[in-house]
Amino acid sequence: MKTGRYIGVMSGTSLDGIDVVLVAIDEHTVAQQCSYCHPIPADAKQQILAICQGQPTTLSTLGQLDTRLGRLLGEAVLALMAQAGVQPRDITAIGCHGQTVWHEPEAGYPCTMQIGDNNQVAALTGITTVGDFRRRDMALGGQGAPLVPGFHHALLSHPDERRMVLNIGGIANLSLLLPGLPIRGYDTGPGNMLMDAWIWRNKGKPYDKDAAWGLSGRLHQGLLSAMLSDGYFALPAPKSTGREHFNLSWLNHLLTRYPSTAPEDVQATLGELTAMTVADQVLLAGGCEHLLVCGGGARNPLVMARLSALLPGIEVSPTDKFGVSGDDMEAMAFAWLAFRTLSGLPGNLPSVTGARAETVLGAIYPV
Ligand SMILES: Nc1ncnc2c1ncn2[C@@H]1O[C@H](COP(=O)(O)OP(=O)(O)OP(=O)(O)O)[C@@H](O)[C@H]1O
Ligand SMILES: CC(=O)N[C@H]1[C@@H]2OC[C@@H](O2)[C@@H](O)[C@@H]1O[C@H](C)C(=O)O
Repeated sequence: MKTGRYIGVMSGTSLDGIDVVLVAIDEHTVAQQCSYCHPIPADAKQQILAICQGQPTTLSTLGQLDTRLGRLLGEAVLALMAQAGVQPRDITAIGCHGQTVWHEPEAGYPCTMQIGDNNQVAALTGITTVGDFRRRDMALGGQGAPLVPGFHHALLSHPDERRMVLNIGGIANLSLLLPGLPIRGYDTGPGNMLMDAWIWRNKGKPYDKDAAWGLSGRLHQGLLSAMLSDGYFALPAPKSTGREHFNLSWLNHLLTRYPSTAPEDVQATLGELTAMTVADQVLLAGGCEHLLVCGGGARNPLVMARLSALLPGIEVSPTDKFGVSGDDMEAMAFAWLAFRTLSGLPGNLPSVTGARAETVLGAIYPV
C-alpha cells in the first residue's frame, strides 16, 4: 500500500475557495496535519458560474480557464506546503478533484467535467498528482458522484450504531452508514447554493452569514410546496445533481407564481427546503441515531435548527464532535482517494453510484 503523506484539494460547488489539506495516511487512519483555504479571484468565479449555468462560452475561454485554474490549484498547494513547512519529497501525491463545471449523469452520453489542468498542478508543485476521479465510475454506468460515502464509512461508521453523514456544500449529499447494510449515498438536492445565489442577487453578499437574513424572514408554504414538487426529490437513488439543475433560473421560474414574496421570506424558505429535503431522506431510509453534519452548511443555524426539529430523537451534530473537521472532509476524501488509486484499490462504491463494478479511479500525472 502507498501509505504516506498526501495533499487533498477540493474546490466545490459553492466556489467559496479552494480547500487544501495535508494528511498522513496509513492502512487504518487518515490523520489531518494542516489545512488552508485559497481564494478564488472574483472574475474566475464569475466565469465558472457562467459555464456551470449553461451560458454560451467559447472553447478558448474554457481552455484558458482550465489552465488558469490548474495554476491556481497548484498555487493553493504551494501555499499549504509553505504553511506546513513541507517539501515535495515529503509528499507521496496530491489528490486534486478540480472544479466541476458540468455534471449530466442522465444525458444520452452521460458526462461530468472537472477543470483545472492537473498537468499544471504536477508541473508547479513537482508532486505526482491524481485527478479525474469521476469519469471511470461513469464509464461503468455510475453517476460519478457522490464519491465521499466510502470515506465517510472509513472514518465515521460504527458497528452497532445507525449513522448518517450529511455534507451541506453547494449541493447536499447524504451517506447512509447502517450496520449490516451496504453503504448508500446520494445528493439530496440544494445545500447552500440557492441561498448563496439569492443573497448575492439581493444584497451582494456571497452567503448569509449565520443565517442572519434568513432568520429574519418567514417560511412561505406555497413557495416551499412548489419547490418540493421538483421531480429530482422523488427520484430513487442512485442520483446526483448540480448547478445545471438547481440555479437562480430554477428559483426565478417558481417565483413567478408568488411575485410579491418578500426576499427574506424566500431566503427562509430556501433554508427550509435544504433541511426538509434532507430530513425526508433520513426518515425514508429508516432514521438513525446520529446525523453527523459537515460542509459549510453545518454553520448555518437556520438549517441546523430545522434539521433537529424535523428529526426528533436523532442527534444532529457536526462531524467535528466525532473527531473529523467538517470543513476539511471533502479535501481529505480526495487525498484518501489518491491513496487508493496509487495503491491499486477501488475508489467507487457501486451501491452508491450505481456503477456495474468497483474500480480504481482517476488519472495519474507523474513527475
Ligand atoms: N457562518 C456561516 N453561516 C451560514 N452559512 C455558512 C457559514 N459558513 C459557511 N457557510 C456556507 O457554506 C458554504 C461553503 O460550504 P462548503 O465549503 O462546504 O462548500 P463546497 O466545498 O463548495 O461544497 P460542495 O463541494 O460539497 O458542494 C458557503 O458558501 C455558505 O453558504
Ligand atoms: C459532480 C460533483 O462535483 N458533485 C459534487 C457536488 O458537491 C456535493 C455533491 O455535489 C457531491 O455529489 C459531489 O462532491 C462530493 C465531494 C462527492 O463526490 O462525494
